[in-house]
Amino acid sequence: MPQGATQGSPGGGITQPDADYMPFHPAPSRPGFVPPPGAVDAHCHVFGPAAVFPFASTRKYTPVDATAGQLFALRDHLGFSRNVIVQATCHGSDNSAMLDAIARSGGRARGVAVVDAEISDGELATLHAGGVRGVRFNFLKRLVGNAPKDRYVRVAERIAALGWHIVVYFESAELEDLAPFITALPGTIVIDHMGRPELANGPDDPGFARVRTLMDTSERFWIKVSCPERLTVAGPPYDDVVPFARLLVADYPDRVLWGTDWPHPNMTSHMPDDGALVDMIPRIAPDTDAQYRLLVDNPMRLYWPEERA
Ligand SMILES: O=C(O)c1cc(C(=O)O)oc(=O)c1
Repeated sequence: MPQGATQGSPGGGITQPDADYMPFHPAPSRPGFVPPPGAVDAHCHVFGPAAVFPFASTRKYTPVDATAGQLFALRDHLGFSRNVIVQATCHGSDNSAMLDAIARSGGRARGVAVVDAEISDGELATLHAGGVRGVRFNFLKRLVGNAPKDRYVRVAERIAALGWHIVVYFESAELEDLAPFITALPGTIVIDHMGRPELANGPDDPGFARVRTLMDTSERFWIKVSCPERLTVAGPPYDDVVPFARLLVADYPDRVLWGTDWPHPNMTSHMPDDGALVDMIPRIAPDTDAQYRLLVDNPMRLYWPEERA
């Protein structure tokens, strides 16, 4: 049973957060950088509320609730227009909390789901109607225990007809082993959190080189320049992350996405100020054209293509 779970609660149901769980920043600063109109926060999560949407019994952590209302208030505070809500591992493959958040967004949120290989066509259609445009395959052992590749392949086959993409979350040190599998997946593949390079090695990090090689093999690969707070060794204001993100934005201007990663699950070193994260954007995307592609054009092509027609 995960730390924080309540004995006897149904399905691991209503819970207390893990004793050492860090809640999101209570009062993020208002950023000095003003995002272009229509900017999309393309990676964030909702948690619960657990009383309505219980966490999965298979979860590896029990967070503090982070609701749709709180997410949308942050969106407005930061000067963003839309969100892409990524199903968090603590909710397993029950996408209800994410779907509820999308339904409350007035068309200003879309989602990335986690689905089982056995999902029915009807359930997939319901997810699509609810705003889902992708699935996430997670390879981090601390989050999912094991990554069932055979099941991931079956899911990839199931979603092909829907025009969804696949989001992959891995540590760059694992990429040598994973690359053949990931490369064989069909369609558009989005790499989470810059492929998690080892910052201590600087931009010559071999894992980061592998991530860039993968990006170079095909225009099917996209990447999120997100999570400086997870990757940094130096800490805020994340000077050590800037060269990594800047290289990706410069080399793949049409295939980069940006997100807050609010509410920053499993942070232990510190909790980032989301306003300060937004203020990093001009440091990694120095001109207005790069900013527009990163924050508006790229995410709109992937998540709201019908609005660009
Ligand atoms: O690094 C993490 O702990 C983390 C966890 C989750 C999740 O639990 O889904 O999502 C993320 O984007 C990052």
